[in-house]
Amino acid sequence: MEEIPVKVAVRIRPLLCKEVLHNHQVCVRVIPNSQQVIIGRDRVFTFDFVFGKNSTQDEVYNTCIKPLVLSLIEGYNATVFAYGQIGSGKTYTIGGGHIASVVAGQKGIILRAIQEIFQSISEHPNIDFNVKVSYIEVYKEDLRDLLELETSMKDLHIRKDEKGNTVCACC
Ligand SMILES: Nc1ncnc2c1ncn2[C@@H]1O[C@H](COP(=O)(O)OP(=O)(O)OP(=O)(O)O)[C@@H](O)[C@H]1O
Repeated sequence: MEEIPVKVAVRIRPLLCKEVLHNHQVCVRVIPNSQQVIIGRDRVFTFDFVFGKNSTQDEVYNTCIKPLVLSLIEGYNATVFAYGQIGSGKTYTIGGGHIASVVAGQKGIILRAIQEIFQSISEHPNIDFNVKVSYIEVYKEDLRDLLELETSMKDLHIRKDEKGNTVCACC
């Protein structure tokens, strides 16, 4: 069977303290030993990966992300993005926090991927690697460069360059 290049993982976050205090109820459950969740009483949805409320950052990274990072070293392209409503846990999972302020077990995908990439590079001394980083916030129709304070308020646009590469350019 042909392998589908896009995989979808769903992660359920635990209730926050304030939600427990307000007596909010969990409305989604993982069906044990399956990649399915039930919303409400009987609405079942199937995903490529399902992570319950007790899942760890380690588990998410090792299951879904590590294979992609390792394939980068082999020359493949990979994209990971988090999608979900406000407060659903995108930032927690992607982990944009400062490396010094996050305890080891809670490090998210970005920090783990960076460590893995440089670890792999150090294990391949005979290959020349070129690492570039950009950090762009997309909010509604607006883009903001989070690494470039001077241009952060300028007009950024995504377009193709003459070689067909997708670039983020400042106008
Ligand atoms: N898996 C998790 N385990 C424990 N706490 C979590 C988990 N996921 C999210 N949280 C907590 O839930 C809250 C909301 O998460 P987060 O800020 O990551 O959501 P978000 O989707 O990025 O929200 P926004 O769209 O507003 O940026 C935070 O306090 C975060 O620490």
